[in-house]
Amino acid sequence: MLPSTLVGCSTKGYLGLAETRSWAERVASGLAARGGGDGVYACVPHPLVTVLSEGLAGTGADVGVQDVSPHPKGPYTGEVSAELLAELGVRYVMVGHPERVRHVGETPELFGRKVRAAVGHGLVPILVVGEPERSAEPEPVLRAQLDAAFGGLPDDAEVVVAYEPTWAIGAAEPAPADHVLRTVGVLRTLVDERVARSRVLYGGSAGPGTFAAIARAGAGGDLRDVPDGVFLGRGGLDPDAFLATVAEVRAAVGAVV
Ligand SMILES: O=C[C@H](O)COP(=O)(O)O
Repeated sequence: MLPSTLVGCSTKGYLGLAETRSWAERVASGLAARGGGDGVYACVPHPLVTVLSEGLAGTGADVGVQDVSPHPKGPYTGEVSAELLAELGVRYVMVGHPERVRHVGETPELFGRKVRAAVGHGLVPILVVGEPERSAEPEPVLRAQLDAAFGGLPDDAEVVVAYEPTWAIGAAEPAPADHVLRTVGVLRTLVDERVARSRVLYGGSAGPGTFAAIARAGAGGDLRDVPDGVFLGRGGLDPDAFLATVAEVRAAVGAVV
């Protein structure tokens, strides 16, 4: 079953071996002092899975990766299969990030194959969706992204959808809270029409303060508009900032439910 709130960090290509080990150890000791790691995860490059899982061992936090092959085990040189990732104890796999579109040329059709491969081996895909430009209307973009990614999934599939408008990734600041609230409400409805078990996160230049601002802006409104947590990139590379965000999300959610 998916945790009710989620706070994750994708270290992208920022952290090397020693830095990942140190990040995991500092996060693990912080989580031990903050009620454990339920609903906490990090997504690292494949070669760093073992060092991350060793560092987070015993905390309850989960290990994720930034990509998964659409292919099964077999003659697919250089590919990392969902089956192997499951064997390594990975829980979450990112799919659909705009950096994979921009730098590697991945397509919506490929995202669908990756999602199905992940779900087929008990992994939880974190599908990254969002409109490419600030001026774009989110709903049709999100609808098309979800249609491409979630076709042919079994009824009991568990998925995480990270709303990351491309214009807010790697930016000076996150998307405005009112935009996030408006879009997460629409997104949640679209996701619920396609899969039964899901969580919806916000990502894009998020860090300490981002979730609290969204939750504050959404207080008194429809709770479905508030995401179930945040997915950090740069904002989570400092373990203290990451831990502060974990505490902030837990406190904000505790305050509204
Ligand atoms: O997956 C994480 C996001 O792309 C966020 O990255 P960023 O916080 O560095 O903008």
